[in-house]
Amino acid sequence: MKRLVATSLTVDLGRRRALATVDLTLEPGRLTVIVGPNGAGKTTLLRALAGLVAPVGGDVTLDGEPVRWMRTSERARSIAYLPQGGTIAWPLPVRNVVALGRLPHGERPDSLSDSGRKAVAEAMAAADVTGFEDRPATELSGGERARVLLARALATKAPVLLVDEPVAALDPRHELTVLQVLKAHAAAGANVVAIMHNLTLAARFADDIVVLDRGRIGAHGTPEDVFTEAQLAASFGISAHVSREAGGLVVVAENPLAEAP
Ligand SMILES: Nc1ncnc2c1ncn2[C@@H]1O[C@H](COP(=O)(O)OP(=O)(O)OP(=O)(O)O)[C@@H](O)[C@H]1O
Repeated sequence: MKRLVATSLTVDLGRRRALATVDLTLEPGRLTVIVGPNGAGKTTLLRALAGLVAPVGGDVTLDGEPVRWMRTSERARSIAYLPQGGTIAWPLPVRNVVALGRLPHGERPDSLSDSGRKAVAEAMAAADVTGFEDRPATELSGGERARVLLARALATKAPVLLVDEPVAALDPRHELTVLQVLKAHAAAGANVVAIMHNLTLAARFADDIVVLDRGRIGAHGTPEDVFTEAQLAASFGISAHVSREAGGLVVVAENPLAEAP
């Protein structure tokens, strides 16, 4: 159970300030969804939380330990990171690509431990890639590849899972199954953070929502707290209909407002 905390986190990319004094506590056992307009700094925040980008100010800690001081192997065992639109360069069989998720544990695809083999099998089942586990990973569709890379991240069994737009390329059925997997992973104790653009799915699946707005936290709370029509207008420049149905909060984006936020 790992708590991830950003304190006054400030990141510059080139001459641009991508994140400005971000304070954020991400609790284990919850699926937190980060939303925000294009260019708001979501990917930068996720990369900084993973210790992959050096802040110019502030820090990120995992249970009190600064992530940038952690040894690379320890960090990779603790924090699994799935980048946006990941690619696979080598024509390895899908099962071997998923098994690469065990590298932080010192296990190679041809030398998996019993627990490693179990983790790989569970990850392949969760991401629904068992039907094509022997195919070369370079010969997959975009959505299939996205599920293989998610399975690789799941196979690490890291207590923190950071995923950048995990459902962007997926069909509706796999969108739902992947979000159910992320939710179950969080319910089992992991600290799961996902970037998403689909506000309807975010409202339905997230335990917590973070709205990032021009490099700052615009709002942080439950979907009910954050997804108000006023907040959606202010952060996204859209009119939206928000209603509470039997299945939970329903957010329907309706129209762009005349003025961008
Ligand atoms: N290498 C870079 N050098 C300079 N600026 C960059 C670089 N990469 C990204 N940026 C800028 O930093 C800001 C934050 O980018 P980031 O990718 O974090 O946004 P995002 O919220 O993830 O966007 P999107 O929804 O489009 O994926 C943007 O204004 C972007 O143009």
